[in-house]
Amino acid sequence: MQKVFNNCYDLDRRCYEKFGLTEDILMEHAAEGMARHIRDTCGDKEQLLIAAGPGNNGADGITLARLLHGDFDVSLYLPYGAKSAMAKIQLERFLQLGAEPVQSPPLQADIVVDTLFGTGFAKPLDTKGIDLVDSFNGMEAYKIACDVPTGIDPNGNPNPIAFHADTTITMGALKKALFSDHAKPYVGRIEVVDLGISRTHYEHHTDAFLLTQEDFTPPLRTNAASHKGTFGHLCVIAGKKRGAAVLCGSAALRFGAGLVTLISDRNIDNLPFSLMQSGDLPDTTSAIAMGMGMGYDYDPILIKTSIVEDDIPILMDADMCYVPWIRTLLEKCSKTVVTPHPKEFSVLLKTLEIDNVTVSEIQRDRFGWAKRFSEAYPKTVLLLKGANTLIAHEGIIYINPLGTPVLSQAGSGDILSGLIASLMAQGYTPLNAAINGSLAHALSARRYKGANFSATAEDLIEEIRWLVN
Ligand SMILES: NC(=O)C1=CN([C@@H]2O[C@H](COP(=O)(O)OP(=O)(O)OC[C@H]3O[C@@H](n4cnc5c(N)ncnc54)[C@H](O)[C@@H]3O)[C@@H](O)[C@H]2O)[C@H](O)CC1
Repeated sequence: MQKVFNNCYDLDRRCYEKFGLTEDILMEHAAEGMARHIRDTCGDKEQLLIAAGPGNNGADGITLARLLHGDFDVSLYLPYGAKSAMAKIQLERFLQLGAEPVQSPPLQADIVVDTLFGTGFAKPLDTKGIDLVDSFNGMEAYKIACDVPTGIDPNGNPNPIAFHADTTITMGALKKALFSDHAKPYVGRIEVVDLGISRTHYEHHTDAFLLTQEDFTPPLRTNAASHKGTFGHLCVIAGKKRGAAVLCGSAALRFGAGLVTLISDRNIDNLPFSLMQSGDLPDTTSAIAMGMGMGYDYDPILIKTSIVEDDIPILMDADMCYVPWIRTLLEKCSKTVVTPHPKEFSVLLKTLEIDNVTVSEIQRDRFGWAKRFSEAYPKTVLLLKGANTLIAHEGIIYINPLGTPVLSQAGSGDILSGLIASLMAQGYTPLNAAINGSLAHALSARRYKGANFSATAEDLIEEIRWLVN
C-alpha cells in the first residue's frame, strides 16, 4: 500500500522545517528524477521539448532543461514567462549556459515534457493553454508530465482538456488527483521521484492509500484437517434476474467459499451442480450477498429479521441501493459492505437522505463523496466502482487502480460481489474482504489472455483459479 495525498505543500513545508532542506534542493531532485528517467528510457531520442509554466512546476521544467542541455537537443518554451521566485532563479541558471528559450514550440519533437501547471493548477486553461495542450497531444512523441498532467485539476478532472501523458513523474509522493476516474486516461504510468529524502521520511499522515498487487492476500488453505464447513457458507439472495445470483455464487465458490446456497422461493432451473438452493436461510449461513438482480419489490421480512438478529455479515449490491430498508441493515448490522456503481451510489445517497447528487457530480469528486458516505455510515465499508475503484471505511480511502476495460462487461459486478462475499463468508473482515475481492477482480481481468473486448463473466470466473498471490 502506498500513501496518497491531496497535494504536497504541507509535506514540502515539513521538509524545510524538520529536515532543513530548501525549495531549491527539492527542485533539483525533482528535475534530476525526470532527467534520469529520460536518460534511462529515451537514450536514442534527441529532440526534447520542455513546455514550462510560470510557477514551480515550470521551474522544475527549466531546471530539467539545464540538466539535459548539451546531451539532448533541448527546446525550452515558456508561454507564460517565468513568474515564481524559483522559476526566475532557474531561468537565470539556464541562461548562464549560453542557451535561450525558444519563442514558439517546434512542430515536432521526440520527447515532450509538460511542466506547464502542476499542483498549483487553479482555474480552467485559457485558450492559449488549450491550444498548446491540444497540439502536444497531437504530436507523435514520448510524453512526460511533471507532477500532474497540465489541465488536471485538484479533484482529478480535465479542465477543460488535459495533457495526455505516457508517463507522469510525480514529485515526492502520490496525489489523489492522479487517481480520479477522469484522470485515468491522461496519467499513463506513474513514477514517484524522491526529493532529497526518502519517501518514508517525506510522507506523513494521510487518509488515502493506493493498493498494489503486493497487497493481495488470497484465501489459501493452510489447514490440512479442514472440511467444507471450515470455509464458510455463503447465501446469495436470488431475486428477479436469477443469472446474477448464479454468477455471484459461482465466483464465490471459485474463490474458496466452502458452501454456496442460492435463496429463492422458486425452483431455479439449470443451476450448476456445485451450487445449492433453499427457500430459507440455513443455520450455517456465515455471510449473505444480496441486491444483484434482486428487483425493487423483494419482500425482506424473513431475511431481514434473521440478518439483523444474528448480525450476519452482508454484502449489498445493485438493487439494494434502491430499497429504503437498506437503512435498517446499515444501521443495525456491524459487518456490511455496499458496492454501488456511480449511478447506484447517487440513488443510495438519496435513499439514505445523505444528499441529492447527480452521477456526474459524484464522478467529479469521487474521493469527497466516498469519504462523506463513510463518515455518515462508519460501520459500513463502501466500495464505489469505477475505473479506479475506491474503498472507503471510517473516512479512510483505499484506491484500486488495477482495473482494466476487460471488466466493463455484463456480469462483472455480480462476480465482484461474489468475490467479496466469499471472503466475508470465510471470515475476512468486511474491509479486508472488499480490498481483496476488488484486487482479485482486477487481477483476474489482467490475467485474461483474449482480446480486451472478449471476456465474459464466465471467463473472469475461470481466471480466479490462478490467483495464488
Ligand atoms: N513536493 C513537490 O511536489 C514539489 C513540487 N514542486 C513543483 O512545484 C509545483 C507546484 O508549484 P506551484 O508554483 O505551487 O504551482 P504551479 O506551477 O502548478 O502553478 C502555479 C502558477 O500557475 C498559475 N496558474 C494556475 N492555474 C492556471 C491556469 N489555469 N492558467 C494560467 N495560470 C494558472 C498560478 O497563478 C501560479 O502562477 C508542483 O506541481 C511541482 O512540479 C517543486 O519542485 C518542489 C517540490
